[in-house]
Amino acid sequence: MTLTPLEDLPERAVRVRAPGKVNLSLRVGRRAADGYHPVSTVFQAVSVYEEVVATPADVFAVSASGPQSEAVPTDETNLALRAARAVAERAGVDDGVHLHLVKGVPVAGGMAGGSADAAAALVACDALWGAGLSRDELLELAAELGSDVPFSLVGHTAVGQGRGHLLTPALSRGEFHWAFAVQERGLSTAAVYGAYDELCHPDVAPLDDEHDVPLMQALLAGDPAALGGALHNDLETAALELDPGLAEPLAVATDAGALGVVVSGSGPTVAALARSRKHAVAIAAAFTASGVADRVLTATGPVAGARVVAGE
Ligand SMILES: C[C@@](CO)(OP(=O)(O)O)[C@H](O)COP(=O)(O)OP(=O)(O)OC[C@H]1O[C@@H](n2ccc(N)nc2=O)[C@H](O)[C@@H]1O
Ligand SMILES: Nc1ncnc2c1ncn2[C@@H]1O[C@H](COP(=O)(O)OP(=O)(O)O)[C@@H](O)[C@H]1O
Repeated sequence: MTLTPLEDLPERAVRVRAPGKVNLSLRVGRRAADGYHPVSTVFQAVSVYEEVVATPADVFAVSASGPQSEAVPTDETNLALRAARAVAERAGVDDGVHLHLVKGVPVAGGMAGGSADAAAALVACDALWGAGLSRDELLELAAELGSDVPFSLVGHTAVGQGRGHLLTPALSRGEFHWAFAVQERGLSTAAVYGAYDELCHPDVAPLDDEHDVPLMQALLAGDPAALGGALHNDLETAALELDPGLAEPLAVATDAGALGVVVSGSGPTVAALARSRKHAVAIAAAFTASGVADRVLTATGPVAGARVVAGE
């Protein structure tokens, strides 16, 4: 991705980068009384980034540029704006901030782009205002903003439990290569969980971490072929029910020799695990040639979570 050149940054701006994610495994239990589903998931942060530039301002405002940025709300529902307000409230800051989001992660794509914006905004505002919030305080604010926001903050590889917000770091060796088939049409996370309820009710099995032992071993060994065979997503059938066209990129990736292919989170992005960087480019080319994606991305994982990259 191209970062905003340093000389173009406004004075006293803080620039933070946060990654998108893929759920290597996503196991979903029965919806709880609070409306959320208990999950057991293994997140990997990938090198597809959101950039957030925070500049001092009298009010709270947000703007966005980059692919699909017209689909990002710029009102009070924007997750980055909500994150900035949460830091101001926690730290007792009276100032405002202008946040500019440079979108790299697909919007409503199942790769946690909005969560990455929120995590980046937490880190950026903390730095801009010298708030000095602790890691635990930032994680607490993150969990209030959304289930995936804590992972966007920590990055790398982690097991997520609860709503996906209770994280345990996981060991992973080496670098994995991915190709992503991105769709302009997003899928609503809430709608996909709703379709999951309709499809699976009342047959949802209790969550059992044992299912992901082969996946954790593949990560530990840095073995892409074993990881490919262990990818799993309980929401995939629900995403396909709402968007049957997703069968096409899944099939194209398999034909192109992907080691494993899975719908990313609630979709509609399809993630294909490749043997190498070159193979990832070949799978991306197959997505493009067969017309099954509006946009393609290649990336590696795991990568770090939200980090200040300029203006500290
Ligand atoms: C499916 C996953 C997999 O990592 O990611 P995405 O595909 O959205 O990126 C997550 O569970 C999404 O996390 P996130 O996108 O942060 O969801 P939230 O804002 O917390 O919740 C949005 C809606 O999704 C549903 N939801 C979310 C998380 C969860 N464990 N159970 C749920 O049922 C609820 O209906 C909730 O109102
Ligand atoms: N900063 C933001 N960037 C993107 N979407 C946002 C943001 N703030 C709120 N949203 C809303 O959240 C929805 C899903 O966000 P996103 O994180 O991109 O996808 P997903 O949850 O599928 O990973 C979007 O459709 C949008 O309406």
